[in-house]
Amino acid sequence: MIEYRSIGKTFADGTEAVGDFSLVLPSRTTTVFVGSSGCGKTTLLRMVNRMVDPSRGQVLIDDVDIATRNRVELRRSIGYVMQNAGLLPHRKVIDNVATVLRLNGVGKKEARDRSYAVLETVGLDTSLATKYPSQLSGGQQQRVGVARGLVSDPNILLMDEPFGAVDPIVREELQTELLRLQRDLDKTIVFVTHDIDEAFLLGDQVVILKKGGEVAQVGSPADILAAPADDFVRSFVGIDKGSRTLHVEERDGVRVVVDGTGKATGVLESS
Ligand SMILES: Nc1ncnc2c1ncn2[C@@H]1O[C@H](COP(=O)(O)OP(=O)(O)OP(=O)(O)O)[C@@H](O)[C@H]1O
Repeated sequence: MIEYRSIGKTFADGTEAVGDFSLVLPSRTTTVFVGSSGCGKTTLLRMVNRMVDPSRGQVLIDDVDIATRNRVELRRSIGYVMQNAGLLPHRKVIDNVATVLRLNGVGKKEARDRSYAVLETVGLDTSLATKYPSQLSGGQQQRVGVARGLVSDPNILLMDEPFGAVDPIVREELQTELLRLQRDLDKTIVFVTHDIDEAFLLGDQVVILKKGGEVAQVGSPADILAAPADDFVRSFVGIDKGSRTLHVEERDGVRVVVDGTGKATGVLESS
């Protein structure tokens, strides 16, 4: 379990990225921070592995204040996946992944074996292992980024807009893959995005943020859709756009689901 207790962050130049933020992120679930640019998502994420230290308040992991933990050890015990994969260009794919383990003191052969295994876990053909990142597609690079985040088998995986830079089709593939990994691996995932559809697809708990890390609403996608907290949330989740408001129309005895724009999206099965 991760817990933010009255967290605030003011950067050295006086920017208040987060005002006063408190939240519990249950273990083995995915929490998604979603909000527009500059609302403090990345700052909140990076406070979990101490890439950013809070100015006020505490972050606890399993009831331990992480300020008391060794910063380097903490960081190495938590998986981190960033936008554009963040791979080292002069190192082969396999070495990009294995480096994390080597830094953790794992022997060379074991590090390579585990790295090959995790490449398979994320759905990459191991023939790509000896290529350099620039020889891979954007989607493949992003999978390597996920493999690197997972290779040391961390309990917690932080993902900062990991699928932001790939085209919509690849993005959908990566999202589906992450849902599978989530089911198989049972990690505590903290995921940052500005895309509400992605948040609703991946999140067990979705946190809609306003500027300064102010929480507009927290809940499951169903809770938020059923009872949006205010007009900001209604507009952010697109209830006023029509695609979220569904109704049923009968066609030749079949109940067809139609959205607010008149587009048919499916059929209702009889229970
Ligand atoms: N190192 C820093 N020094 C000063 N200000 C910073 C620093 N890092 C972030 N900020 C500011 O803090 C605020 C929150 O930034 P943050 O990166 O957390 O937002 P975000 O929601 O992740 O945005 P984006 O979606 O654009 O990545 C922004 O106003 C940003 O400019």
